[in-house]
Amino acid sequence: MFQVRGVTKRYGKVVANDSISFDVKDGEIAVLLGPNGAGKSTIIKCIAGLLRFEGEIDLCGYPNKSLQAKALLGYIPEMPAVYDLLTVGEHLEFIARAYQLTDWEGYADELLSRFELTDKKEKLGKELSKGMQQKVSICCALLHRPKVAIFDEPLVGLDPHAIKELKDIFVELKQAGASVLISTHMLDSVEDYWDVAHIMMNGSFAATKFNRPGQEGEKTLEELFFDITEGKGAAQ
Ligand SMILES: Nc1ncnc2c1ncn2[C@@H]1O[C@H](COP(=O)(O)OP(=O)(O)OP(=O)(O)O)[C@@H](O)[C@H]1O
Repeated sequence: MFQVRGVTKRYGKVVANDSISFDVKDGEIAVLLGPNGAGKSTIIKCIAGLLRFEGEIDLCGYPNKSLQAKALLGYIPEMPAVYDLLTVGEHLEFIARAYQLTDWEGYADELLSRFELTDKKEKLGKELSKGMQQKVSICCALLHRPKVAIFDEPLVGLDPHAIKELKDIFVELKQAGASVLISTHMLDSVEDYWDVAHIMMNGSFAATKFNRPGQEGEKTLEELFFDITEGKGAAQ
């Protein structure tokens, strides 16, 4: 599980995250929704240990910037950052060495096959399309079987096959007991599998909705989203 406690992040005078607190439990999929500039990427980068912030973030009980926490984390950034001069296969080998993995080749091949990258294994990072780079970034983040997986707009730029594979992977991570956080603008893309959704506005959570049976009469996630982001209030 991971815990975010009172996280505030300022960029100069802009308060991008305003004392945010939430948990994602083992085997739970949380989604972060919100309009452009709401602060989704900022909280994700704070969790990933890429930004300085006020507050506390623990991954499986370890401070998020500790080596133990980093070893448990899989982070898929909004913009894939691949190495120009490493091949796809070398990217995975690099990750395997960094995490000191053993017996990783079979899983690496499985991931490449699922994302239709097997025949791209010898291609250099700089020779890949944006979507292919995104798929390499996903394979690299999953290779060490993270206990905490955070995805920033992961579906943007992926083809339909990769979107389907990635949605299956979200569910597999959940079944394996990982804590999963996904930021997205695509409300319909999360419909099937989310457990809890946080709607962000101006650096805070404007509403949190749990996905549980017997919610007749309650607003759908989409209705709640538009009520909040288009100024009708009514958090649920
Ligand atoms: N490096 C930066 N320097 C200054 N301000 C920043 C920086 N990064 C983000 N911001 C500001 O912080 C706020 C939150 O931005 P953030 O990228 O977290 O939003 P977001 O919800 O991820 O948006 P989007 O959906 O467009 O990706 C915005 O007001 C943005 O302008």
